Amino acid sequence: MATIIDGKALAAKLDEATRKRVKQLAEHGIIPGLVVVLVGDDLASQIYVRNKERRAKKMGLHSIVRKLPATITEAELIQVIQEYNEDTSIHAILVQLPLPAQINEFHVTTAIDPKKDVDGFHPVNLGKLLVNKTDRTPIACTPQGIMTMFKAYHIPLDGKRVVVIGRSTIVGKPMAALLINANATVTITHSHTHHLAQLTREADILIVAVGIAHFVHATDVKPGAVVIDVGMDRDEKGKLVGDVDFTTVQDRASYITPVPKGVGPMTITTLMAQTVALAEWSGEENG
Ligand SMILES: Nc1nc(=O)c2c([nH]1)NC[C@@H]1CN(c3ccc(C(=O)N[C@@H](CCC(=O)O)C(=O)O)cc3)C=[N+]21
Repeated sequence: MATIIDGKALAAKLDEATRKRVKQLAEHGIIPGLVVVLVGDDLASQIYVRNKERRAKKMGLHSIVRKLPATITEAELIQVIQEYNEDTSIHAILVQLPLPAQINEFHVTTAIDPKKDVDGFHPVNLGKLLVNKTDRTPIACTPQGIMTMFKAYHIPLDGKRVVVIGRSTIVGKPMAALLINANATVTITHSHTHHLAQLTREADILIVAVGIAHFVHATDVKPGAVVIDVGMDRDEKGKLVGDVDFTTVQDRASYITPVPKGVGPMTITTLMAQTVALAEWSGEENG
């Protein structure tokens, strides 16, 4: 039976440390400010915004949600981003993805000031990650949160075979870069991969970010593997589930993350910590 990685408990512990940093900044008159820009509505995004708001309030952050209609033009959205680039009370800007079809995600992420890019999606920050220059660089919150889980559970990465299912800019690609920087041997797979199960069965660590409920079954997993589930799906009954068939894989893995209470809370914890870090870095530059 696998050890269940308790993302919720770990997140609560890490939030304590972040809260202390918020207090220290307050002594210097700085309140970390986070704006989440939400265009239209998407299920995962709604859960994210709700939980993020709750946590930001607990943490003592200045947190706002800017809701915009799904019909907004790209130029109008970029104008909103520029408004927050100029706003000195805001240290962190997050534009919820996915965006409606008429808006080019690259144009939007590139419009965010890299110093306020709390998601680490700006090409400058992605480039720094790729060349392993990660100090003072914001990094995509989900992959970074997963790295924090590995560390907290003493899961070694050096020399390990890691298979990542999913090649998105928000999870798969930054995840691969972080793992390579940690000396893992990384295989990125996706919807065009031939004989996927052959690859996943070789993985010491399997990270699943496809967005399809129960995509990974026990037979896809090497006995004793570490299984990380990034999925946020709905099952037939409308319940929130991951991409991994938890009940069967649980018997085969050594460690497994649940959904909910696994990767999701760690993403939010990392978002909070990175918002505070951006505020700290901006203070140092000015002072
Ligand atoms: N620019 C951008 N950055 C993101 O990081 C980003 C995004 N856009 N768009 C949407 C996805 C999704 N995402 C979630 C993070 C945490 C939970 C979360 O808190 N999950 C809880 C939810 C439990 C519940 O409340 O039902 C859990 O897993 O325990 C959910 C979803 C971040 N995303």
